[in-house]
Amino acid sequence: MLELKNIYKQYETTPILNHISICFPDTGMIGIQGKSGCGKSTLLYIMGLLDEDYEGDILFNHEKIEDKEKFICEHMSFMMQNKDFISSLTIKENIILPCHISHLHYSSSLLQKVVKRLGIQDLLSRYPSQLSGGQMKRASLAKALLKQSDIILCDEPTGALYHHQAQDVMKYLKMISQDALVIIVSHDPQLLQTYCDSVLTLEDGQLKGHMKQSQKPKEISLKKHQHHTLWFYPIRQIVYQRNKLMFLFLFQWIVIVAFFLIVTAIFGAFEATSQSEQQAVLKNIINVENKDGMPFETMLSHEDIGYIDYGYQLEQCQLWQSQQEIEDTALYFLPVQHTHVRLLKGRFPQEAHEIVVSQSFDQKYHQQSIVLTYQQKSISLTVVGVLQKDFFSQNEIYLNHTLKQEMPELMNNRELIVESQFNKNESLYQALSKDYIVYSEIQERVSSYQSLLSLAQIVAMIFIGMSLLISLILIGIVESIIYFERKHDIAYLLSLGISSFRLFILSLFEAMQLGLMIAGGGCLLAMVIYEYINHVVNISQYVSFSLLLKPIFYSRYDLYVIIFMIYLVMSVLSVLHPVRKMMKMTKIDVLREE
Ligand SMILES: Nc1ncnc2c1ncn2[C@@H]1O[C@H](COP(=O)(O)OP(=O)(O)OP(=O)(O)O)[C@@H](O)[C@H]1O
Repeated sequence: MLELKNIYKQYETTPILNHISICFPDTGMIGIQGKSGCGKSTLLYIMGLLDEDYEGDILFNHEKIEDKEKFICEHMSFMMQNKDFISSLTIKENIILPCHISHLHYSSSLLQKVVKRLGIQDLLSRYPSQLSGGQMKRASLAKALLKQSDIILCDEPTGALYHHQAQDVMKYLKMISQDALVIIVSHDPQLLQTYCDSVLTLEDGQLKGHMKQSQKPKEISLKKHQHHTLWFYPIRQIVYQRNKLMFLFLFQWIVIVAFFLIVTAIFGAFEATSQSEQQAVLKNIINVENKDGMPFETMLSHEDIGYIDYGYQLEQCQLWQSQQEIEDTALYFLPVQHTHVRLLKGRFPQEAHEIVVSQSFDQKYHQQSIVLTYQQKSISLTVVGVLQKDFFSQNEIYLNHTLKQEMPELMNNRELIVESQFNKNESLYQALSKDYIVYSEIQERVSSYQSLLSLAQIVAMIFIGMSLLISLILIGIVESIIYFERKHDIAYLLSLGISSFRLFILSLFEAMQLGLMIAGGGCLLAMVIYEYINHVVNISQYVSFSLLLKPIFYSRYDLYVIIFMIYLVMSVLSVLHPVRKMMKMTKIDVLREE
């Protein structure tokens, strides 16, 4: 038995409900009428335990209702004025939703019986938008019947219906009222008079009129509980919003692919420079000059020196190919120790007139014989080997070290060419730099490329940071729009007795799902593009490096894990604001706004 005791409610200083006390019967149909603005909906919301800001008590079976959400779940159904459905769920899912929220047991035979009784068995797979007003009201009644509610509150149940539809709904409500208490707020006194057992009028904050008590008092049976999940709800929401989310997904996937390509390209380029440094022909060569520019009188001595000789002024030489001068090619002597050098094809020079050339030179000139001239002398050279391409690749020719004997005029005793012993280059470089001007072509190249790559890294980090920030804002905007549009659903779920915490968890789950879908799709796309660029296009043909997935913490797949984590955190962060805003609103604010 539902009982109101001394219910008082005011808005600002105006009393709307003025100390109402009333005892409703266990079963039967009670109508409440009154002028517009007299407080009918306010009273219904208070009875429905949705408005908590009032004075007085509400009792059920003579006991004060303490756990309101539990009570709504177990005993009450609220038929709202407008559509009380979730648009993304089918009619069947909508009918079973209150039982899922309340963890109430229902059998599929009861579901069949209820939908048959209300004549909606053929509408179960449709969506709410595909139903007529009358069908919707019947489906709404099915929810209360399946839940076996003891109290059904209806706010204008016939509001937007044609007369014959309204009569239909009232007949069903009458039928339900044989086993439950049905309280109806309506503007239509004629309908109320025709179908209700008692009609009360709300006037001057008081309920006036006579109320019949029920003929057969109802035994309140304990309901069976069953564990139900609501995970289908957020999944269906995402599917329902797919058109709106498509733009977000596309944008984010592009951001992820760009992020992925930039990071793997930088990893690849760094790797290529360090590998190229290891294989660089001149990696052990140090050019040494006296600080005063004077010629060397004695050779240097140091334990880390492998080989030493005077420098040669190779810049005075010209190179010719079929009587045409080759201009864009650097000329060096091949070091004595060259076990670290990798050949693409051919062999190292054995005779004085044999040379090796870089791959880019070979590709450009395809020549086996080259003529070197200096001071009216000319020497014919034969290409016997081609060097493997590396990151620093340019057009280069390496003369055999023994050719020096034929070019004494070019000897430059102001400069020494020092070859360090294997892996001793750095320490030797430091030792010599104390007393001499030292220069290492390869170190210069490595450091200039690496500082360029570091700069690229900074630019990439800024780009990635900005993209992620924009992504966060964009996801936040989309989430806010979705939540704003979903106010109706939230109001409805609250009226079904869902706890704020459960609603919060569902929102988080939905946001995480969104994040996972974005990250999953983006990573998959990035993975395909990565393989395509490296293996189908074979990027290393064009840019001397490949994209490289490198372990960051534990494995080479760390980057994917990082992207997943970033998007999980971002989507959870972006949903926090709208959800927090939603949580701060009281149920009645949401319902009234709706
Ligand atoms: N949040 C609010 N702040 C101030 N006044 C409010 C608020 N909500 C409702 N009211 C006022 O309380 C009164 C009762 O509102 P209520 O919606 O309960 O009336 P009603 O009888 O259901 O009206 P109607 O039949 O037109 O739907 C109205 O005068 C309304 O303006």
